[in-house]
Formats: sequence, C-alpha cells, structure tokens
Amino acid sequence: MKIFKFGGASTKDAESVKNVVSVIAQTGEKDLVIIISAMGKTTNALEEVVQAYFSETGDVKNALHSVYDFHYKILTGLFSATSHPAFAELDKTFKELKRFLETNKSKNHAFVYDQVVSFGEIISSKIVSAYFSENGIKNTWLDVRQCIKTDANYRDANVAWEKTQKKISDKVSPKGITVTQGFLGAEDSNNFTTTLGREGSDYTAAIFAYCLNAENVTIWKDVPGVLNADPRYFTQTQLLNHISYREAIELAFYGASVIHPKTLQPLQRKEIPLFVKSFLNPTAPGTCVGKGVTLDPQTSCFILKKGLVLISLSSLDFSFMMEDNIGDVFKWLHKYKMKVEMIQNSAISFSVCVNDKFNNLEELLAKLREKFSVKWNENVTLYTIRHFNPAEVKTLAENKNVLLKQESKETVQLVIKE
Ligand SMILES: Nc1ncnc2c1ncn2[C@@H]1O[C@H](COP(=O)(O)OP(=O)(O)O)[C@@H](O)[C@H]1O
Ligand SMILES: N[C@@H](CC(=O)OP(=O)(O)O)C(=O)O
Repeated sequence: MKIFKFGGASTKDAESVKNVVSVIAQTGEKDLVIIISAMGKTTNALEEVVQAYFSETGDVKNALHSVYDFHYKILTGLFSATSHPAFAELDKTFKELKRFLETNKSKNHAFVYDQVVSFGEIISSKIVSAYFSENGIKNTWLDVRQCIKTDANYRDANVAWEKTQKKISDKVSPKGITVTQGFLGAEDSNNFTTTLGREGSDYTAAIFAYCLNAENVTIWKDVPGVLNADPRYFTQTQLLNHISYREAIELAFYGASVIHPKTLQPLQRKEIPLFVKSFLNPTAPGTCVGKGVTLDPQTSCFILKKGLVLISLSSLDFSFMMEDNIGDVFKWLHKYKMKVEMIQNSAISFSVCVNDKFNNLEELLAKLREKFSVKWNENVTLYTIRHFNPAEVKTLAENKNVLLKQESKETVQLVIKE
C-alpha cells in the first residue's frame, strides 16, 4: 500500500478537488492512505478566528463566517443539490466549532489555537471523502486523532511513537482507500486535539508510511517536484530528479519549504521512498527522495527563509563568550521557543539568527539585556546555497546588505537585510 498527501494547494477550490479524483484515477492505485490538509489558506483564516477570539475588539463571528462561506462555495461547486449530506456535515462541524468557542474557559492560547485550527483539516477531509464516494471511489473516513498520539506541546506536538504505531496498526486497513487528516494529533492523556507544527501534513504522511511499512509516499504539489531553488523567488529553476535522504534532510532543514523538515527521518529509517509530484501532471516522474546518489542533476541549490531576526550579543564587561554565557543564551532561546537558524561567535560576541514563530521576541530581548549588550535586526532573510560556487555567491550578494556570512565545504549562508 501507498501513502498520498494532498496539501492546501491541491484542494483550494472545487476544480482542484475534482482534479484530486482525476489524479487518483490516473495513478490507478487501489490501496491508499490519503492525507488531506486544510483547503487553500484555511489554516491562516482559522488563525484569524483565534486572534479575534483573544482580542477585545476582534470580530469572531465575521472571521468564522468567511471560513464557512469559503467551504460552502466549494461544496456548491462539487455537489449539484444543497440537500447532499455534505452540506449538513459542514453545518454540523461549524456548530461544533462555535460551541467550543462559546463554552471554552481556557486562556491557554496554544491550546485554543489547536482546538480551532484543527477544524480546517476535519472539514476538508470530510468534503474530499464525500466527493470521492459521490464519484465511485469507495473510502473510509478516519479521524486521525484516534491514531496519532502526542504530548501536550500544543502547536508543535511531539509524536508518541509507540502508542501511535499501535493505534495505526489497529485502526488502519492496508487494503482499500482511507481518507484522513494531516497536521493533527491528540494528546495521549486526555484526547484534546494537538497540531504537529505549521505545514505538518507532509510529516503525517511519513508517520503513516513508517507505521504501515508503506511501499512509498507521494506528496502532490503545484510544482513539478523539488526544484534547485524556490520558484517564488528564483526565475531559472531546475527539477531535481533524485535526492538522497541525507541531502533532502539538509535542504528541508535549511528551508526548502516544499518538504516539511520532519518528514524525512521516519522515511529514511525504513528506506521508504518519497516522491514529490505535480498534481497538474500526475504521470510525470517528479522527484524521488531515496537511497542513491546525493543529487541528480548535480547542481547548486538556493534556499531562502524570510522574516527572521538577527540578534547580536556581546558581554557587558568584555568577558569572553564562553560555555557559561552561551549556555544561558541557549536556555533562553529554548524557553522562548525561538527556532535557531544560524549561529556565529567570536571572542566577545555572539550572533544568532532566529525564527520567532511564537512572537516572543520582546520577552527574549528583555531577558538577554540583563546580561549582554544586545543589538537586533528584524525582517532579515537567510539565503543558503548548497554545493555553491563562488561566482554564484558573489552574484547573490551583489547590491545587497549582507549582515553575516558563514561558509563550510558544502554550504554558504548569508543573512541579508532586504
Ligand atoms: N525548492 C523548491 N522546489 C519546489 N517548490 C518549492 C521549493 N521551495 C519552496 N517551494 C514552494 O513550495 C510550494 C509547495 O509546497 P506547499 O506550499 O507546502 O504545498 P502544499 O501546502 O500544497 O502541500 C511551491 O508552490 C513552491 O512555491
Ligand atoms: N493546514 C496546515 C498543515 C499543512 O501541512 O498544510 P499544507 O499541506 O497545505 O502545507 C497548515 O497550513 O499549516
């Protein structure tokens, strides 16, 4: 059996959902677990619901309404009559969400966030499952929260692998088609919904593949496969036909956002191949991540991460930046949930480029100022070139304000203020 994953771009409107049926038909696969993300940009829209809920002036009703309307419109494009049970299911799911918001007593932002944004995947998977049935694709809808068990680290939950393995083996048939949600899990002790981190549905596909010993995983995207540069920012890109697990882990880690970085480890452990293919051209080979050569074709890869913060610290008394000082810095970076993208240090200074995913910058800076002289730059971009040649680095840096540069044998990184 195989695992397919369809992300937000593959279900962003009724035509796209129809195309998913066509992709399944063209592959001819019969034994599949299909992982579905929220439709289009629904997770962002639900984040606005959460924001409105926690703000005194927020308009929760309006924010909810636009999410409802978006899905209602997709349903009208898929089913000819509003008497189709999918419409009643949409209403029921939204009532549940409203009830949660009306009755919730918790002020824990991350907890509320997960209970709310999870509705994106629940709704999308129900719609896709109903549309499959309508078109003769027999399938079983599975609530993934019965299978993926996690800790209580809301918004970035860690998988409890043993329990998850057992639940998946118990509840998922390797035969036929199962439709389920990406990105979601449930806290093991009390079953509250958790999420695995933004864009975590690729990771869900890998979890199922690992637990079911799947033949392979395909993540269907709006690009021909993994390219040697992010096509949103680079005009001349090349399709990578084959990437080794190790190289793909590096690329994803540095920010090649086409694959979620957590996806590759479980697959690599069992040597399960990962295909990245275009849902617009399903019979094209796309990219295979698996055993074998590092990169085919062997070429430089350009990756960028935007919206980062570069923090530069120096000791107040010119003492060296040594293990004790740096130890404190890392303790606080961890405490304020900063994702460290790059570090560099000298005798009395230490620079760290971070992603402030949880908006904790002010608190972190206040803490750091107790011990260090602190400078920082917001909204910087981290460029990474794997397998670089010096001419490419020179061209990239031309006319740009390079704040920091770091070079190793394979990789050069530049922090740039745009
Ligand atoms: N190296 C890369 N190769 C291909 N696509 C990339 C790369 N880096 C970034 N992307 C972006 O990743 C997008 C697809 O991933 P994603 O948005 O997560 O899809 P989905 O949410 O539908 O699963 C592409 O549209 C492209 O803009
Ligand atoms: N819907 C979630 C999870 C996800 O993986 O989405 P996508 O497959 O569209 O990147 C998010 O937007 O973060």
